[in-house]
Amino acid sequence: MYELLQAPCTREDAAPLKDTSYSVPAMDDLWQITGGLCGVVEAGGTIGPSVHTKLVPRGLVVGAELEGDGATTPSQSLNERQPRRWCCCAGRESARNLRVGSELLRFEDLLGAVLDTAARLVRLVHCPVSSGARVRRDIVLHVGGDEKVLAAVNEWTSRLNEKCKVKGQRNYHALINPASGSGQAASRWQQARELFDSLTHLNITESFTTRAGEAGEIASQLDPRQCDGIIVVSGDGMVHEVFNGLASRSDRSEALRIAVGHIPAGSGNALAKSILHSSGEAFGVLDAAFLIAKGHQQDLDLMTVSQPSQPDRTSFLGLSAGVIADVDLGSEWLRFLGGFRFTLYAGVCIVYPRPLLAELHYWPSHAGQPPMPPPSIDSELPTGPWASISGPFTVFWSSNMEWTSYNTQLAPGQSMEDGVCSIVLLRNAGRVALTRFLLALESDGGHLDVEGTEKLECRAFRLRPLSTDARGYFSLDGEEVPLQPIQFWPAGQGRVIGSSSPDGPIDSVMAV
Ligand SMILES: Nc1ncnc2c1ncn2[C@@H]1O[C@H](COP(=O)(O)OP(=O)(O)OP(=O)(O)O)[C@@H](O)[C@H]1O
Repeated sequence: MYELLQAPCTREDAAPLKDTSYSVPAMDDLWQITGGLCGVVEAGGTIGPSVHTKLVPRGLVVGAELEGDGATTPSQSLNERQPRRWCCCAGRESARNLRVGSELLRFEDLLGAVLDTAARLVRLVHCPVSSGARVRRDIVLHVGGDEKVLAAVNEWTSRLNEKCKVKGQRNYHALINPASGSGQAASRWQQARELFDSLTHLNITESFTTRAGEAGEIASQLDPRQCDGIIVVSGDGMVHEVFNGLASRSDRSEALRIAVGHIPAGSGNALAKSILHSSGEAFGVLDAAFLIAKGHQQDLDLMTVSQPSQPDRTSFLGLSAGVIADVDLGSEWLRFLGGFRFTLYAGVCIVYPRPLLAELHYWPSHAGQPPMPPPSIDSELPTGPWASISGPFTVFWSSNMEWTSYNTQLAPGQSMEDGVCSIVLLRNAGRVALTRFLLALESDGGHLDVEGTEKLECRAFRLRPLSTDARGYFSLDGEEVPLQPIQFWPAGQGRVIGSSSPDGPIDSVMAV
């Protein structure tokens, strides 16, 4: 038996108060009638006059409080001296929001409702955007009533979870690199883990890496039938290792279905930034964890990288040479400074620039796909619509992604899954042009307006240093590789965790 109780409600078309009883046998009907979930929360005091009515199972919800990282609104907390009634309703009036008291929660900010039957609590795991970034602001509802009510609440939480559009049960393996960036991987992981642990749909195994190369080894052994994703808590170097671990397997195409999530804990964090930006999220640990918890995925272009006398590697990001590689790799010893090391070392490289004297052959993006398989780096390029240019390249920078670090949008608007690689060049530049270019890098693509900057779009390229005693670095996905001829060729796609568009069959059951 359910009763018609009074409750504040914002629905303008709600029926006027009637003191009557109403029998509603099934939750389905209740959902239909109220346009969604419903409940009344009382904390002290008596029910006062009300202008609207709401159909609720008596005692469905008998208390609520907001929780959060200091962001709790005090006026929303329930206490004895401040009698307050809450009405939760969703559905017809808004397919996008859930109302809890005076709070309007967006389903897209919710990661789910978790029912603790023993404690008779429902936790709404809630990460709204505040001042541009996500914050943790859970809401806990206290459940009263008998077993029947509990069963109704159980169904209520299932429906709510469907509306949150979170991917179903996932098994993730987290790889945390204590040596990455300025050494904050463990504390960043802790913040993400707290979020994951409050959700029932995530099953996480964690490994703290103890040496270079270990992440790739673990990735090469994970069972794609039992692992849905790898969460890298490090920088791009370890992401590179993981993709190489997956791509080098005999079951490569199966293995590459294991998606890679990135909690930024390195210095550059290009993958995390590119995923977050393409999903409309701010760059932050909780923002990245939120997307991983939602679980939607997107494809990421991979490229096979060949060099003489070296095993082929797989690149997800790109290659830098000249001043950019010097800034990236020459500043390794300043790692303790975090991302600031790049800014500081750029000053050194402006004073002592080391351009790369080399010849570039590239397959323009408009010319379709280059032939497969990739040619040997020691052989001639296959015939095709190749274009060629030569250095000295003060800056050589190729990228599969829009962002090459958290603060450098090298190729604005570039998709990470269209098979196109951008190459940004600055040829034979003086110190003034180089300074302008470097300063403009942090200004949303402003570097492309600096005089002398060129941008090419290609699907494959070969770069051949012209001097045998060439100095400087090649930085491949942020890791040093020999300064020798190098070739990039399409290698299919991997998957990354994090996308604003749901990719699973989890649409709202309440199409209103
Ligand atoms: N426990 C460890 N001790 C030392 N090195 C490790 C350990 N675990 C992983 N590594 C290695 O650390 C290297 C650097 O890590 P990573 O590139 O992820 O961070 P970063 O260099 O700080 O970030 P970014 O690439 O964004 O600049 C990787 O090549 C990885 O193999």
